[in-house]
Amino acid sequence: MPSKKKRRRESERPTIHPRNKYAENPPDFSLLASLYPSFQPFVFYTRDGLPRIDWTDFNATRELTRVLLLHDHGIQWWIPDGQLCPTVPNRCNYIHWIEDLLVSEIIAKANTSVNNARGFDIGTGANCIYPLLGASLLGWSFVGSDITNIALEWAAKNVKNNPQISPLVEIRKVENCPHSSSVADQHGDASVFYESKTELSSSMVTEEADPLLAASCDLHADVKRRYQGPPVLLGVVKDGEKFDFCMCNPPFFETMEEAGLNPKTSCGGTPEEMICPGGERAFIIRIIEDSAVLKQSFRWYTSMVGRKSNLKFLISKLWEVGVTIVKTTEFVQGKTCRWGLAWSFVPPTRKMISPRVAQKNIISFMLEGLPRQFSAIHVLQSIESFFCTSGGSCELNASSFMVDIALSNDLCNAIMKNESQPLDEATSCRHLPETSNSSPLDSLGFRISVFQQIPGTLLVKGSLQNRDNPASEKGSYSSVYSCSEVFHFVKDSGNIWFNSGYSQQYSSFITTALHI
Ligand SMILES: C[S@@+](CC[C@H](N)C(=O)[O-])C[C@H]1O[C@@H](n2cnc3c(N)ncnc32)[C@H](O)[C@@H]1O
Repeated sequence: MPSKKKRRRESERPTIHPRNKYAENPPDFSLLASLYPSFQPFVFYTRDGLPRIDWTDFNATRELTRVLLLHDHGIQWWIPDGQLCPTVPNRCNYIHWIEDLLVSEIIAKANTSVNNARGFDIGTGANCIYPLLGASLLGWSFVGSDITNIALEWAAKNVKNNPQISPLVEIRKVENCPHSSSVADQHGDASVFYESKTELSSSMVTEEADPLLAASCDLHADVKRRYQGPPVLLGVVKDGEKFDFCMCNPPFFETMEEAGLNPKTSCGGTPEEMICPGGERAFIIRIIEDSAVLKQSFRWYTSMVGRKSNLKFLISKLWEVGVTIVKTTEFVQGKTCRWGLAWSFVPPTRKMISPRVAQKNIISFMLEGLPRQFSAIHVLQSIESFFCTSGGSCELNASSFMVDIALSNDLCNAIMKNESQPLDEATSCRHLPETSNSSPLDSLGFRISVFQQIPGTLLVKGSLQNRDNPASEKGSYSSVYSCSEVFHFVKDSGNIWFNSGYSQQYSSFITTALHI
């Protein structure tokens, strides 16, 4: 029996995106069966009179997807037997999460509105689900790529059969590069169209690798588990093309046996759809490698991740290749959990803090996916170093993992506007008087505590210290506002700092963050 704590954690899990059409109104099988006679034979009723379908029956899940797409989205859709059948509510979650990223101000806004967003769906499949949903729900345009004849043929049919959105979607064949080998090559499946059957030796991959990448990161450490298939983004994206985002539901598994491990559902899926040597980790590393070359050709790169252990690994790879931001989310559907991973090379903007947030005097955030050797004390030291060299007063308490900081209001404003002059650390760092729990009246006092949750994940907490003093009271809004700005600043800059290497000063990263 799951523990109370675990049950509580499960009940707190987000299950469906709040804007998902099915968040308030889950699919009503009875209604659908009454409206669509072809769906009727698949619906049965429990003793309690609840309508159900047999999730292990491919025909039932495919018919459900067909009627949901038709009923709720006006989309005509079909896939041949055995192809991967998507669950519509689940796929909508990913679309809405991308929408959240696009409307957020984490990175500089695009010139075009979110309604005109252009996406790239890596491995769109015969079902072409993401372009169909993205175009019909939000008016987005898409390039959907794939490698198999059957996927390309059916994706194109699914687009053509929906003239209301067909101008928005291009289905693009991934041309096999001469040195690439396919899943089919390695699994002997004849349904893949690659002309070239060249086996790729590991030495060839090294030669093919972009020298920039080879120098900047060690993504090729595990040769055997490396992706050895056809191109993913590089070689598929055309010169000069720009996209707001890419998305991908990658082949999650390394073997078909592994793919068939969930006997409770039948969503179909051929070897090309479900597996790739090295599994999703290898496939997503290839997306990361390609993104490190294509950089700002995409505003956001995203992928689904099937395993939490891979998520952590991939996040640390992302920092190695110099991304400016990483975001994750959890997609929960029934008992299945997937993660969304997003990253960008566009410099992050400073957050605009809403008055509601600004009035809080405690702000906390997580720094995740850091190299394991970076501990709480490293973060504290660099925060201390930054504020000291900017002219603030600091007191680092290493045993309780906190640093108390006092900044004059003027200095605080100067730091936020990037006008502070870094001082020589040895001569400039003033320490707070021992008795000083509150700071001088014209200054802002705050405490930053850092706690290690697990190696690579730190919780950073900032709290305003002199909220009750009369000076703060007088200008309380601006003091608290400045304070929360500073915390957000530390947060945004922290990621850049880790990304760029421990040896550099925190201040230079903050400067970088402000120069966008
Ligand atoms: C798990 S399926 C996802 C299908 C669909 N997007 C979905 O969510 O149901 C993975 C797809 O990626 C395709 N694929 C594999 N390698 C690829 C590559 N290098 N470029 C483009 N597509 C690829 C497979 O053919 C398959 O259709």
